[in-house]
Amino acid sequence: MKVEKLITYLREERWPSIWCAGCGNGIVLKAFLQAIDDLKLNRERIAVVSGIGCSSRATGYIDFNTLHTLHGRAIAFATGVKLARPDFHVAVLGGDGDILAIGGNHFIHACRRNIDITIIIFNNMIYGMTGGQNSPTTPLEKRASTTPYGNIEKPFDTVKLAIAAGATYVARATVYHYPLLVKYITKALQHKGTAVVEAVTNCHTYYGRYNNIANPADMLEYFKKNSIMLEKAKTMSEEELKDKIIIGEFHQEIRPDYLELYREVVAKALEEE
Ligand SMILES: Cc1ncc(C[n+]2csc(CCOP(=O)(O)OP(=O)(O)O)c2C)c(N)n1
Ligand code: SF4
Repeated sequence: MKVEKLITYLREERWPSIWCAGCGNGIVLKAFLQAIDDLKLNRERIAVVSGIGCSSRATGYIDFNTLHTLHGRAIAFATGVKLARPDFHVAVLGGDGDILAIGGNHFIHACRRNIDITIIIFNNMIYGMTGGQNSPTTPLEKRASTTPYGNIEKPFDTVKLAIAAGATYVARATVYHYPLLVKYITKALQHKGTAVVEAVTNCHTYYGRYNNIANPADMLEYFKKNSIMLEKAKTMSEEELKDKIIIGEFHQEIRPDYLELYREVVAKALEEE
């Protein structure tokens, strides 16, 4: 099925999915498909890998080369795919739980290696599929099924984590900022090296309901009101930025990716033989 046809299906809400009505996952998936369409990529040369979670179900809804794998292990599988098929665009789609909790180790090491894959984190700040437990990105004081009195664990800042670990393209937007999401995913797909796009999205069913924003439209409104572009954020104090979502492109760097370095050492070793 052609990408344009998939987009039409999503637009006309004819797409059968397990996602709750109004879930932001559809917006992130559409942005991903839009970016692929804009870049006119051949879907036969794209591999999309996911783990387990509501967001990870995305691979089940697209007619690409897809791998729906184990919870937390998508990046490990994606690394294997990239090594076997360096000519492929390899993308990982998954949740904050999948990629940053159980899969956190794979995440930091992919960034460190600068393996040429695109990682799109559907950050809904909660474990959706299993009933709303807190995740590594649940903000302080917010409620989840496992933090009924408010979260006391300091959350990861995905962007800072990715940059510190070595990712060479890092951006964040929310599902309210659809054109930005498309733009950042487009740039991530074009980038050579580990590219991370954090897509802040709504799980109104759990995160929203526990935190008194149970309507998906209200969650979009929340993202609109609380997001600050990086350039503006740089002029604001830490106190002013409390509870704000900073969006933008945070890091772009040209550094040889894993396969380039690998080919170089192998070629050198063969020369010396
Ligand atoms: C090894 C293993 N541990 C735990 C689970 C249960 N499990 C399935 S999805 C999930 C978390 C989902 O949260 P997230 O990755 O943030 O995705 P979301 O559903 O919010 O999109 C968990 C803990 C599992 N399937 N496999
Ligand atoms: S439980 Fe949350 S993340 Fe899962 S489909 Fe529903 S709204 Fe989306």
